[in-house]
Amino acid sequence: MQLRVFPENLLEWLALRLNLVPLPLLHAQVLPVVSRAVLEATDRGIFEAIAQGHTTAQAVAEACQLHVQATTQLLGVLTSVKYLRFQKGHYSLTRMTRKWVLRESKDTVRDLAVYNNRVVWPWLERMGKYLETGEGLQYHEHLNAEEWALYQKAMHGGAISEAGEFARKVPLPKNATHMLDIGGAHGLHSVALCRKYPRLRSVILDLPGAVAQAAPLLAAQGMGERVQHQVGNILTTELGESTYDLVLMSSVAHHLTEAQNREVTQKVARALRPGGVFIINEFLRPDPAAKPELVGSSTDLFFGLTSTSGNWSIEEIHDWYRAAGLKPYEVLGYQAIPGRYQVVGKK
Ligand SMILES: C[S@@+](CC[C@H](N)C(=O)[O-])C[C@H]1O[C@@H](n2cnc3c(N)ncnc32)[C@H](O)[C@@H]1O
Repeated sequence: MQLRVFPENLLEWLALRLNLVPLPLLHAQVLPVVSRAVLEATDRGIFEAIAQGHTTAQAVAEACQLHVQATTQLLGVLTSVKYLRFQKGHYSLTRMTRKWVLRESKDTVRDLAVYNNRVVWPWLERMGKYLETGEGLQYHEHLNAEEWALYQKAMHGGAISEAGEFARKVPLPKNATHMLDIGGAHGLHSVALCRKYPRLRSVILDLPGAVAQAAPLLAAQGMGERVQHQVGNILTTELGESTYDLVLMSSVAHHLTEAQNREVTQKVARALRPGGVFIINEFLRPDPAAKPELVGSSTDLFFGLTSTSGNWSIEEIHDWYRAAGLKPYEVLGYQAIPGRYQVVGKK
């Protein structure tokens, strides 16, 4: 996916072609403000207030207990980036906002925005230090209970949009009954698969802080004993032998070092039944020689900053598979999420 500036007329097109537009000002001045405006607006309930009929700047400010002039400025930014429409003094929500941001929508990513606003934004201050030292935050070691709760709700919000497509595409072995979901948190991937395959049960292995906060999210799915949490650290927990038909590790490899990922893959290979599959579900690091890709490259830097790791390439993951005796099998992209793939290995 690319971030592009679109000219609105011939003169602007020409100015862009002739390199007369200082595009770095967009990144240096405009985009940081847009990002923070969207996060604050989401966190402060601005969109819900408008949906409930508070459609003037004054009414939004009152409903959200904000300053009127500041709110008017915020609404201006949100209108420019098409979260809102403005007509005859009144604001309304666009389709994008109704579907992806409103708290009540089944597709909402609201909780991810709230987490990014409250917990992640201050981390970005550490970018300079990360660039100097290569040392990331290792945040799993430092979160407090409130931050764990925001993190788990955020991961739930982020996974809603992919769990359905994930379950449709997974090459599940025939007659599969046992699944392990490493770092599965809220469990949405396991739940989607278990709903599709009635004989399948899943164990979600995650850190204590995650399980404590994700338990209510999983309980709300009503899967009972078929999808259960197990507290554990994948780096120290033994997985047994020939136990699982499917092992999923979604958005965890980007927190681990190369050596740790190799070690985990070895454990998983032993824990798989013959014919079983291991799926690393991840954003992939784009090949620098290929066409640039924004989602893969920005998440790579972000995971470096937050976990001293980053995204991996298909070749690297295949190499872990081969070293552990698994056959690289399929690489399945997501239609709706650029840069994200299921990299499948088979025993
Ligand atoms: C980015 S979230 C991904 C959640 C979910 N798998 C998904 O794709 O939406 C990473 C999860 O991995 C868990 N995790 C991180 N390190 C872990 C470890 N060493 N062992 C087990 N779980 C771990 C975190 O607690 C968190 O719940």
